[in-house]
Amino acid sequence: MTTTLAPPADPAGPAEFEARLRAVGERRYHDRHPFNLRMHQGTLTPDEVRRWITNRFHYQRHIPVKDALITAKLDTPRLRRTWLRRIEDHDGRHEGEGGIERWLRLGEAAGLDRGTLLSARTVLPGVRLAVEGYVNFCRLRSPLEAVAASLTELTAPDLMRVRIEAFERHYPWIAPDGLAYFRTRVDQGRRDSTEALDLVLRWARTREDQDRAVAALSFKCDVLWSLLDAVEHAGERT
Ligand SMILES: O=C(O)c1cc(C(=O)O)c2c(n1)C(=O)C(=O)c1cc(C(=O)O)[nH]c1-2
Repeated sequence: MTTTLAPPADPAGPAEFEARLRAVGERRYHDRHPFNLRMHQGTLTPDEVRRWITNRFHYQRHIPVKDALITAKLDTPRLRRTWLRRIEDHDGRHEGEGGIERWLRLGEAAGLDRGTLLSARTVLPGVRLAVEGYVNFCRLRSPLEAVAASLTELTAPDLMRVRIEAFERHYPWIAPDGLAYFRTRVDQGRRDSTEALDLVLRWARTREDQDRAVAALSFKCDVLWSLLDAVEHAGERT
């Protein structure tokens, strides 16, 4: 018996491919997670808000690590400069600057101790796994997949605006200065996702590439969703 292989499917045009990527974000992004919905409705307890800040810090501090792994895969100075800027956004140019520092200040504004945050002592097991999954994904996969995974940031700036409003309205016990991280991230996220989308649209030349990029973005949505699952259910652990 002979088997005939189907010819490879044609790649989608740029507009159709972009719509496919955006659809993943719209359906699977963590803005729909029950924990985020409760955050926006204002029904999280102070302990839950602190638990979220502590565990999200673990994600935050690994973003420049995964960006360094991506940088090492990029083969032109121009591309590497773009990615180095992302690392700088998080690590700052000097001590006391950058996104990680701003997140630590958010923690302090919520009554958390900087030393405890930095020690990672209270990070949940599921959060450790989710974050390690994302870092290893970027370590092991192609540049196309690693960059496509960052495209959750297409949706992040909108979420950031909703979050700032929710914190101002429902959690006034957190001093407004503590929200600086989110305010900075609206523009950074928009710029980063525009650049990343441009690269993914250019690099994904075949249908298989496009499928891999969509799968990478879908995986990243799972990372963010699992992180919040762990935070949501932490209180149930005995
Ligand atoms: O608070 C959020 O909901 C959220 C989500 C995401 C995201 O969608 O991955 C990022 C961030 N924040 C963020 O602050 C950030 O620096 C960031 C970098 C990346 C990335 O994958 O490169 N995602 C995100």
